[in-house]
Amino acid sequence: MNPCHQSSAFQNLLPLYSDPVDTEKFTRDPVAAYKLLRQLRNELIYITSRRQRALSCRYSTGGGNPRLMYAPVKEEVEWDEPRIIRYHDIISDREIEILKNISRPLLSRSVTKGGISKIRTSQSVFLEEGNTVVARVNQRIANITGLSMESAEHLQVQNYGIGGRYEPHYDAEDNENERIATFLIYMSDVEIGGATVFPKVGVSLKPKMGSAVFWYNLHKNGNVDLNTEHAGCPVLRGNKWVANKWIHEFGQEFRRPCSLSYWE
Ligand SMILES: O=C(O)CCC(=O)C(=O)O
Ligand SMILES: [Fe+2]
Repeated sequence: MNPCHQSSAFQNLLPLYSDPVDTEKFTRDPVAAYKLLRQLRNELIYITSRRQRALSCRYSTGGGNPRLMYAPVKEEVEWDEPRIIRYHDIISDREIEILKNISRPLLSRSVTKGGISKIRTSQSVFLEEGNTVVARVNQRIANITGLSMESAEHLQVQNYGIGGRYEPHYDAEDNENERIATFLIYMSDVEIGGATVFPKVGVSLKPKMGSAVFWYNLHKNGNVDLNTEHAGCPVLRGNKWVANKWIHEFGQEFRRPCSLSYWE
């Protein structure tokens, strides 16, 4: 057996290779196998460095929003396609404490499509705008994203205990006025586990208290972006708190204009 062909590097890189690979041939021909291994490595380095160049961080005023001119937000691009942005320090410890305190007595087992969910083992509650902290957080999300909150859902607070998870799912389906985007605020760190992962693209976002992640679930042409499938990994040690704002399509016509292109 060709040792190169057996090596784990070779086995790991093989699926990334775009052309069909004649594995029989490489088993017989060690030189060809080494050449392919080198080529695969080069391709991987190219993809990684191209990606890394796109992953940047900066201060953002939400495209010149006057409310953010004097207090720009720290924006970090976590992934390029789909574009996933992390905003750091967008909610204070005090605001988090208040949101948790209002939510605690109201939490109940999370549901999906009307029933107690087996794929989503957390407790949750939707918070209405009556509370000033909730209203302030909603306004901040509007400032940062530049999107209208007109048709958004109420802020949903979710708590996961040990083993709590949310299995892979899409936030949006193919209905009218779908969830165009998700703004997910981390209201705790998690000691072990609890990452938000995008299995189709291989992204893992570690909860960091006070930060939030944002992505569009829909392409500009209205189709669901299939790469936005995501999950909340089981919490292994600690406790996970998040607040979710699901932003819908209606009201975004001029803020995120539609595209007629099949591709975007
Ligand atoms: O908890 C997470 O990390 C993900 C939560 C989520 O995807 C959701 O609530 O829709
Ligand atoms: Fe989700």
